[in-house]
Amino acid sequence: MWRRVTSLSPVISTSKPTSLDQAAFGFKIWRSSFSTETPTLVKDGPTSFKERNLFITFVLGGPGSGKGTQCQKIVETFGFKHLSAGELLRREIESNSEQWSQMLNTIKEGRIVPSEVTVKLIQQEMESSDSNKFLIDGFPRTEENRIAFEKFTGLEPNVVLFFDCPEEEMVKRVLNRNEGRVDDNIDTVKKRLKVFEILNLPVIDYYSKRGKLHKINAVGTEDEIFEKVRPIFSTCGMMSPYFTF
Ligand SMILES: Nc1ncnc2c1ncn2[C@@H]1O[C@H](COP(=O)(O)OP(=O)(O)OP(=O)(O)O)[C@@H](O)[C@H]1O
Ligand SMILES: O=c1ccn([C@@H]2O[C@H](COP(=O)(O)O)[C@@H](O)[C@H]2O)c(=O)[nH]1
Ligand SMILES: [Mg+2]
Repeated sequence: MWRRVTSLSPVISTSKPTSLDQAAFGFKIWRSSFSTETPTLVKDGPTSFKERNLFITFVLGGPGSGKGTQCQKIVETFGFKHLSAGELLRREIESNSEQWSQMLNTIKEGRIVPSEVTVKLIQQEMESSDSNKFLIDGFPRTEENRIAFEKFTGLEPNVVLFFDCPEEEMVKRVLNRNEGRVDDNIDTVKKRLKVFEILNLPVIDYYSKRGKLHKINAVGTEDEIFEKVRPIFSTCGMMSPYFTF
């Protein structure tokens, strides 16, 4: 029986990850083999980030909730630079980077890659882009991700979108996606849903408490959902792709 994830409170109140959860989702495995030396990451981020007056949107939601689809529409309408954390990791795997096999296994298991890796990839993309509006899709996945991003970039999101979708619908969408992703199979999807519930819902709860969260019912056609997204950015005055801060 699939369950809708709208009612966050019961999950959140009991969902603080224990060391057992973290081991179960592979944190310990990575920690033991991943170097903590991250020379390109500087606490508080590059000075240029502060000078650029960036507008950051985090885009959250379970697997298949439609984050990537809606990001495309936001880019077309409001001219953001779209950075999908999952896509950056998949690209890194394809480029045969030093840790590709660990990353691939982690993704196949629906676990979370260490923050140092993901934050570094996102930060590099932000540094090399001349945009000042970023949609960061599928990140932060954990409270640890969130804290690492803040620490290493010195940035916080202006807006956080949460695409709220029933599990049954998410599973259906993922299994129909047909893009050849190694994690688009029923076993991995079940694990990803569990990881989402245990590790990502607390991040969503954090931003809800800080008044930054926009929860969007992600059931309906792609266009219907975008019509709920549009006013969030229109009311920021971000009506055209040429909007600047
Ligand atoms: N509103 C919708 N109704 C039906 N199908 C949709 C809708 N939005 C997206 N889809 C389809 O569902 C699949 C998953 O969408 P998408 O890739 O945008 O999700 P996602 O949240 O980015 O997932 P993931 O976290 O796995 O990357 C895609 O095949 C997409 O075309
Ligand atoms: O911040 C992140 C983002 C993603 N991952 C891993 O990648 C897959 C796929 O991510 P999508 O956002 O669904 O494309 C995800 O299940 C994780 O295994 C990550 O570790 N950290
Ligand atoms: Mg996606």
